[in-house]
Amino acid sequence: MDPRPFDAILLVSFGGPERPEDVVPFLENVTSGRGIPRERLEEVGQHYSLFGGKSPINELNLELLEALRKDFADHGLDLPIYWGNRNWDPYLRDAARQMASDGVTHAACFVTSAYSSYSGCRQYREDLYDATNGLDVKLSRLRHYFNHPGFVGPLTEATKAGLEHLPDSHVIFVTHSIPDSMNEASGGPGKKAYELQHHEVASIVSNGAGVEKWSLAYCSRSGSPHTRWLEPDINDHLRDLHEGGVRSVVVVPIGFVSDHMEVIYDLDTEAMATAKELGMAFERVDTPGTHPDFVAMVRDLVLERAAAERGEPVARLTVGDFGPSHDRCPADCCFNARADHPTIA
Ligand SMILES: CC1=C(CCC(=O)O)c2cc3nc(cc4[nH]c(cc5[nH]c(cc1n2)c(C)c5CCC(=O)O)c(CCC(=O)O)c4C)C(CCC(=O)O)=C3C
Ligand SMILES: [Fe+2]
Repeated sequence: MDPRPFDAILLVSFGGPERPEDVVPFLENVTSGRGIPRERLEEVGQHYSLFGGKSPINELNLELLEALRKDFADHGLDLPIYWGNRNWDPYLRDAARQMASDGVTHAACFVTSAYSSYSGCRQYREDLYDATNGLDVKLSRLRHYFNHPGFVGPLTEATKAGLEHLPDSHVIFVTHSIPDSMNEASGGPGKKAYELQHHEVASIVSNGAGVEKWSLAYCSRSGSPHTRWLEPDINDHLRDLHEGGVRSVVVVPIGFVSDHMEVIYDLDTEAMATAKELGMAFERVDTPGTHPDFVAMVRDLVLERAAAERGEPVARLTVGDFGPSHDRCPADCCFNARADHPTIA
């Protein structure tokens, strides 16, 4: 249990509104300078209104924090855990200031996004650069964990449970859509790491859960209708499957670590209504959340990276064919052509 050189952990997440008055300023934070049409913002504002103006994400992160603190204590790992968000209180900048005043020198950052993309990788590294700019705190972002057993294991278990409820269903793996251009740049120019990593996770989970018929679909498309985003949209895909004779689907939200708004609105509300309208049976399975294996994965990633930082040999757990993702992103990883911003790593 040697965490050196780390003397803290930082949980890095997206943030979400707490009350109705927060929704508009939150959406402004998320979309400033990103060219999202007004109609789309109004529509997304309504999704939050449907849930009382409150996102589930902050409470879910508090649950994860509590589970991490317990897991660390149970395993004799004595590291303080801080929490900061990109778009809502508690902000990353405040967490970084707190760490600096507590005397933290080097924190390992666990990001609640498992895959490579500008939104899930580089933008967080930009945020972390800004948060610690001028402060004497070093941050290291832990590697992408899409193919870690602590992530795919709980998803495989959940998929099996879903198929027990609805046997012989077609399995739809779902993730957040992103612009084609963002996919192209993810992992490096032309690498399409976002799409490939999701295919890898879908195939690992399918093998593990004995799934026969599966596909990958996307939710939460935003942006201008004139830009291309990854398809098919889950609702269009349900219609296509229905036309092909499918009457029962199990939906596996591999793009989300817990039940974010995209899961409870875009899947549990909107996609479920589409399935109902078509007369299809529909079951959405659990996200990793605070599954003990997912929580233990964070500890494993911290200790793995700590050993690597000390120059010691490390065992890096992965499942499937891809091998472990890099500790430090290359300079052109997940680059956003619209804005060149300094990043950590
Ligand atoms: C890849 C990806 C993830 C997964 C990785 C990760 O987890 O980070 C993710 C997560 C999330 N996205 C979230 C919310 C929003 N995302 C938006 C907008 C966008 N997301 C994008 C991509 C992603 N987003 C993109 C390319 C845009 C277009 C604007 C831009 O280019 O940046 C908008 C604006 C309205 C709209 O445009 O839909 C909102 C409100 C929440 C909080 C949910 C909650 O409250 O529970 C979470 C966890
Ligand atoms: Fe998003």
